[in-house]
Amino acid sequence: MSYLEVSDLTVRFGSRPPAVNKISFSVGETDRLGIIGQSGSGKSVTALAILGLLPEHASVTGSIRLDGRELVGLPERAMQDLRGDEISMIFQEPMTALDPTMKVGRQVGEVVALHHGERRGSIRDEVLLWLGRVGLSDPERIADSYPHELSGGQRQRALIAMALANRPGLVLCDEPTTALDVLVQRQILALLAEQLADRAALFVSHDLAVVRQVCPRVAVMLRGEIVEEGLIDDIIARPQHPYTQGLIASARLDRVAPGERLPSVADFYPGVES
Ligand SMILES: Nc1ncnc2c1ncn2[C@@H]1O[C@H](COP(=O)(O)OP(=O)(O)OP(=O)(O)O)[C@@H](O)[C@H]1O
Repeated sequence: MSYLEVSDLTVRFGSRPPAVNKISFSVGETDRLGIIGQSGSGKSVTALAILGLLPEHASVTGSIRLDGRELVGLPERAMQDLRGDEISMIFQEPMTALDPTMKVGRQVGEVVALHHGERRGSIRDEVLLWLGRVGLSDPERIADSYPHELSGGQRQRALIAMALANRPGLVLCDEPTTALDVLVQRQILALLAEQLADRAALFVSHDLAVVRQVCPRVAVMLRGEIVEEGLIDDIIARPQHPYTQGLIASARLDRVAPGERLPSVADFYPGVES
C-alpha cells in the first residue's frame, strides 16, 4: 500500500462544476509526484484537501488515506495534529509563511521543540544543524536574523528547514520556487530533490520543467481532472492527451531552462482557458 492514496477525490464549491473531479493517485513512502496544470485546474485545491485546509463551504467526497488512515471527515483537531506531525507544506512565498516578528532560529526551534523529546543536544544545536543541512552557509547568523534581513532564497531555505525539521512523512510543495529568480530557483530545486528523496512528496506547479527537476512522476490536471499520469520522461517523449501534447510542444522542454515561463497553451487549444 502507498503512503498517500487518493481515490475518487471530488471537491465542490456550491453549485459550480467540481473544482476537483474524481481524481485518484498514490504516492509511495519515498516517492515524489508532480501535479501540473494551468491556473484554476485544481492543483492547490487538491493540496489543501490533503491538508484539511479547505474552507467549510467546500464539499469533499472520495478518499484520502495517509499511511492507511482516512483523512476525509477527520475532525479538525486530529487534522491539526497531523499537520504538525505527518504532513508539512512548503508555500510559494516564504515571507507570508514566516512570522516577520520572530527571528528565524526561534521559528525553526519551535518546530524542532515539538519533536525534540529525549534526543540529545540542545534545540539550538538542532536548529543550526537543519539550517546547515538546507545549504545556509552561516547558520548562526541566519538563526539570529529576522526574515526581512534574509534574501528570498535564504528565506525559502529556512522554510524548507522548518518543513523538514518535524520529520514529516509527506511534504506538499505548492509552487515553492515561483517567487525566486531563475538561478536561485535552480539551487532550491536541487536542494528539494536531495532533501525529499527519503520521504513522500507532492509537488504542485504549472511548470513542467520545474517539476522535472524534482519528481520522477507527474499527473497532468485539466479542469479538475487528471488527464494523464506517468513517468515524466515517458510523458515528455510520448504525451497521450492533446492538452499534454500542447504543453510539451509549447514548452520545448529540451530547450527551456527550469523556471522559465511556458507559453500559454490557449494558443494551441482555443477551448482551454488560460
Ligand atoms: N475557496 C474557494 N471558493 C470557491 N472556489 C474556489 C475556492 N478555492 C478555489 N476555488 C476554485 O477551484 C478551482 C481550482 O482552483 P485551484 O486554486 O486549485 O487552481 P490551481 O490549479 O491551483 O491554480 P493556480 O495555479 O492559479 O494556483 C478554481 O476554479 C477556483 O476558482
